[in-house]
Amino acid sequence: MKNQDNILITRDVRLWYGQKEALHGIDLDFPQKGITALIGPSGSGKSTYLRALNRMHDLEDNVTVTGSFTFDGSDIYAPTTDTVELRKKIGMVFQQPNPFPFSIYDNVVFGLRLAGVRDRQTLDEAVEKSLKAASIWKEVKDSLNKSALGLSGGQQQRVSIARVLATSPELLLLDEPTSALDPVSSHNIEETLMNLRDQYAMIIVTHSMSQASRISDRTAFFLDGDLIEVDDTRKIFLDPSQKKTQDYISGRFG
Ligand SMILES: Nc1ncnc2c1ncn2[C@@H]1O[C@H](COP(=O)(O)OP(=O)(O)OP(=O)(O)O)[C@@H](O)[C@H]1O
Repeated sequence: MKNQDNILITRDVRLWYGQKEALHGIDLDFPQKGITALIGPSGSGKSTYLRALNRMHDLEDNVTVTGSFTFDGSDIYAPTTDTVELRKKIGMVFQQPNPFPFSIYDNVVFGLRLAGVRDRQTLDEAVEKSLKAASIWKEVKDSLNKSALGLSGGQQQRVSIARVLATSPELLLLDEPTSALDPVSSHNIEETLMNLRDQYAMIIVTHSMSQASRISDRTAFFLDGDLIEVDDTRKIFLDPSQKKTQDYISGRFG
């Protein structure tokens, strides 16, 4: 059944690397639109949880995932789920900008071509729309046939976002997308994400509490594989319910 309020509902999510349990039963839901930040100290399980959402752990040996993951009314881990289709709907942007060694144009249409789209006009329109949405169109519109590797790190990261947007995702997963970037590039990415918040659901793992407080609508605090608290970002930063959250955001550990 499709839930009107939440695009993704996860319940009792547990994950083991070999014998080691890294997530201890996470219940967390995400609304149809807006940015949720996942914060917490190193090793608390943020990336592990994020990667479970589009089945990235399928690519690793020795990882066991249990619990329920309902995305748009469907079970992400159903045996019948096509993971290529799933990752089009749940796109991922990584810490390091990761353009392919192709032109900017070919990078953006990569997923569409993989899906069999060949019509030049459709591809041209998708390139313009996605690069505009990723706030980089003006900078690259006259050099679409140049290599994406010639761009700055911040520009490469916005092209990575455009590449994900081109496949019309419903949910974007962002794993520390600005941590490898200089402050100006980070600011540009933050602006880009804020411009997209009305159109997409986004989940961002970040080590920067100032970033979480600047750009997210909701914040979830992870600690040692547990979800300690999730709430509106203002509430988490101004008046958290849990002492552990208060200690973390006031810099007492982590
Ligand atoms: N591939 C792996 N194999 C074994 N253990 C892992 C693997 N990846 C992560 N872990 C362990 O799982 C736990 C959670 O790690 P995870 O990377 O999800 O934390 P995190 O909160 O994202 O940390 P960081 O902020 O440093 O990225 C840690 O104890 C980590 O050592």
